Amino acid sequence: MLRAHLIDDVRRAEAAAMAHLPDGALMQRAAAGLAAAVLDVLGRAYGSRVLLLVGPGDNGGDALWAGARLAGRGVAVEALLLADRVHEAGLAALHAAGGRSTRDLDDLHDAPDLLVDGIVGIGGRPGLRPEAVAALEAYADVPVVAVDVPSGVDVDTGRLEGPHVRAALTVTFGTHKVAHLVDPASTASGALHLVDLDLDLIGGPAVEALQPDDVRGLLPRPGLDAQKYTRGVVGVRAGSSTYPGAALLAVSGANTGLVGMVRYVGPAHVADTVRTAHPEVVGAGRVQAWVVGPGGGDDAATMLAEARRDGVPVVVDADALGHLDEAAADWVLTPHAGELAAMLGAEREAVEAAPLEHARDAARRWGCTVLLKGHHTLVAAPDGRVRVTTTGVPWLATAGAGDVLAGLVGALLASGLEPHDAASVGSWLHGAAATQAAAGGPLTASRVAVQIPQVVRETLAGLG
Ligand SMILES: NC(=O)C1=CN([C@@H]2O[C@H](COP(=O)(O)OP(=O)(O)OC[C@H]3O[C@@H](n4cnc5c(N)ncnc54)[C@H](O)[C@@H]3O)[C@@H](O)[C@H]2O)[C@@H](O)CC1
Ligand SMILES: [K+]
Repeated sequence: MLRAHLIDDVRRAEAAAMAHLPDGALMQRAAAGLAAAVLDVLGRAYGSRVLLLVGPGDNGGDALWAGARLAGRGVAVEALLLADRVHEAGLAALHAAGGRSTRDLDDLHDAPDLLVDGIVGIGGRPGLRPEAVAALEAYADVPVVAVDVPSGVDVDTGRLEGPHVRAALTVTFGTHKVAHLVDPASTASGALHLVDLDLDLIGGPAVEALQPDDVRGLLPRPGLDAQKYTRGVVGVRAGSSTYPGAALLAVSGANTGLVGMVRYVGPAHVADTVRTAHPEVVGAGRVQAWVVGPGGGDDAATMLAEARRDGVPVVVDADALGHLDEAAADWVLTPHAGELAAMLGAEREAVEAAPLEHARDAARRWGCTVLLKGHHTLVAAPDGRVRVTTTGVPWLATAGAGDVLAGLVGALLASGLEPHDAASVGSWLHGAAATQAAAGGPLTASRVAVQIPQVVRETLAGLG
């Protein structure tokens, strides 16, 4: 599991570690990891030029000490000092290793190959000062390696307010931070590299992200004595005369072999289309979970009321979300930002600016799991736990992808997974299937569903 912690928890763990380590030991570990990561990006030391952007705190200290190490390896290192006072020992080390420093942007002539953003770390407030903005603008085409976090983002919430760094790579220390994983700040973090500081983090993670091993451990798999009914039966109530395709897509997400049987309940001519495409799908009967809403149109309220009567877990998606008055603890709601905004009486822009906060609010308000779709989909539990999905590609933002996801999450619920696991594993598989199916190019929702068994196969085999 990849975990992200809040600043306070990181500070507590760092203080505990520093109490029994020599002065500066943690910073040296951080700087060594940072210098190694920068060298990896540069590919060679001699002939490479690096510019450090150095702020007032220990984040700048990390950058300076790493700069000293890089200069020692033959990299031409310059530091632009963006504060009256910077980390003294770090600056002295940089000078001793042959690096240069200046406070004036005009002193710098040759464009560097790489910027190292040591402006602020976990002590930073959102936004950047004009001097930092000017330096970033002067080298707008140069890739940035961020130290700990891209400066200017709101580290604990993932909000973006005011100017901030856009990193190609963020080298972070001890544990991940919320802004690395949660939108919109995750889009400013680039690739992530964690330098282990051997910290003892006592507080639980603020958010976590499933990794292939976690998914492998959670995936349902049939025992030797499996029967179709014991593997779980999922029912889909979706589609209408206006949107028959949504039924097909939701069923294709449900019918990937992860449960013993899929039922479809809907208008007769839609059911015919569904069964033509998926001959193994049967009609009404007992299920262990319902998927309700995709393409439901005017029928969505009735679909939801009928599904509720069975007392089994329900995935509430799309049109059905507008008819939700109350939910049970084992339900999963799967809105996108616009739908969640309507559910909470908020503006869509507010949800997009702070998806973590809104997903948590919704999970508390309805007392059930809420899966908020986005670049990094969030799965929030009513007790505050949040998982974030880091699989997927932007091509996945395509019509019908949500219908497939709803069907898949329903199948996982029917197979017996807890709602938090069903939603987060479903979202992980959906993203991984999209990445595979897209293979660097465009994608349709139907292709995502077709790819799911292959992703499950590779994950079970430990190839993920
Ligand atoms: N605490 C530790 O043990 C370790 C800390 N490390 C580094 O130390 C960092 C935290 O250092 P600090 O606590 O000194 O804090 P920062 O280096 O994040 O900077 C805080 C300083 O920046 C100023 N500031 C705040 N927001 C600003 C903004 N938007 N623009 C300009 N200046 C701003 C503040 O007034 C304060 O002086 C971590 O992110 C990490 O990089 C690492 O060396 C590993 C060990
Ligand atoms: K930084």
